[in-house]
Amino acid sequence: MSQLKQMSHIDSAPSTPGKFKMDKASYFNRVRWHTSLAKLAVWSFVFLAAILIFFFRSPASSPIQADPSRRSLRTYNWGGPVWEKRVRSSARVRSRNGFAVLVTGAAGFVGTHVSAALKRRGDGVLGIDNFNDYYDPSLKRARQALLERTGVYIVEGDINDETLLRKLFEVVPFTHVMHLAAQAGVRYAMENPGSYVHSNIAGFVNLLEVCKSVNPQPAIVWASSSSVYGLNTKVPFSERDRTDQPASLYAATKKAGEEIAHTYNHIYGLSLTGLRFFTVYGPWGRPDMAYFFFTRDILKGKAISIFEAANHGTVARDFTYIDDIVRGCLGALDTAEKSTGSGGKKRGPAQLRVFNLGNTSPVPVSELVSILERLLKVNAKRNIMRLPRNGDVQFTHANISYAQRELGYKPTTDLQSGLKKFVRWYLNYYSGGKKAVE
Ligand SMILES: O=C(O)[C@H]1O[C@H](OP(=O)(O)OP(=O)(O)OC[C@H]2O[C@@H](n3ccc(=O)[nH]c3=O)[C@H](O)[C@@H]2O)[C@H](O)[C@@H](O)[C@H]1O
Repeated sequence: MSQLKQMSHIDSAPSTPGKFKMDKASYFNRVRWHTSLAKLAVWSFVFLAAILIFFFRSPASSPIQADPSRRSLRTYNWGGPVWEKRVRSSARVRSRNGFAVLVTGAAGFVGTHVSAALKRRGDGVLGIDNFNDYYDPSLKRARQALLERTGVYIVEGDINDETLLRKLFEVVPFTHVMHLAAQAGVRYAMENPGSYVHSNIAGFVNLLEVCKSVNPQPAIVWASSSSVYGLNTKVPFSERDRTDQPASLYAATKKAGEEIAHTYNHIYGLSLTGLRFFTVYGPWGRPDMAYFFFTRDILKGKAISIFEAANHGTVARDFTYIDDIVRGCLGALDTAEKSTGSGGKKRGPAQLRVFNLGNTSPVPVSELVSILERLLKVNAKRNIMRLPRNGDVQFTHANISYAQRELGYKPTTDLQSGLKKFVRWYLNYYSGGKKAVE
């Protein structure tokens, strides 16, 4: 430093001492040079700051603004001996003839309940979830914490990540996959169509690609939807009915999933069972569903929109309680036959099934609201609205005789009892149980 100073001093010293004359040109050049250096530094700083702000700004808080392409760019940490040990331990089977199940979407509503139920009965369970921000991720984290207490580990990753999926199968030879990861919600499909293609089609195909090539191939049970019945008017909906008039892109991607399942069953001998869920509700549910945000808004004194069809026609749903759905999922896993392929090749015909899992007793949405009013002891501010054309259908009603016969499926919870359990959970989760339930 001092050497540098000296050198610069020597450089500017006049050759004839005492006759020092300022060289104006060199002085201004130097000043200009210093100024541009300062400018360059300032601009570099601004540029760097802009880049940092762009990459590290917080994610969109509203699910409506969530961008699936940003989601898919996320990188997750996985791998290493400690991680593998955790994966193995979570998937370790603890009962005789138990399964080793990979549950996708394990931090989701149905995923959490199914994972807990499998673990309880001694099956090995490993979850995978990308924890996206379609709805409040803190609820997913709370479900994750719940599962962790029961010994279920959730790997943070996307079902579109082939390397990760292959690694999981390398560490654990899963006997079954319970595929519940999906982009749900019928109305959101108009706002973010890409997220449905990303999860429900590309993600499903990626999962099946991996499943078909591993040895042994697992049996797969996956979530389809009542929405595949679309604009059908014949009720109750039977698995034999047409499903070629979906009313939303969500429904179309679930219908596509059923066709994709057929293909992988046909070509590769994968055992595949699709479950058409009918408006599942209950504790730890999804905040984007009507029963959930009606509860929140009624408590806040905020008006809710209740849809009705033309000429004051009733809009109704075959609301199905989560515990009944879980029993249906376990029944499907228990009756799933082994896949028949190996080495990526089919070795014989394999099982291919689709079941309705509903409640068989549709309830008008206005009645759902009346039940909530009674449980919450608050009158709703009702705003009756014409059913918008954004993916909703007027009614759903499941014929469940096939699931009854094959899976022993028998729903036991009516809407009043199920909502009571939901409201109790809701009040406890969000306000520490201060408000009473009838
Ligand atoms: O069975 C399925 O396969 C699907 O079920 C669920 O869809 P839906 O049955 O449409 O549930 P949900 O949105 O709770 O609306 C319930 C009722 O409230 C009415 N509804 C809704 C919103 C509103 O503001 N007002 C209103 O009246 C609305 O018209 C409807 O009649 C899942 O979200 C979906 O992911 C999928 O799994």
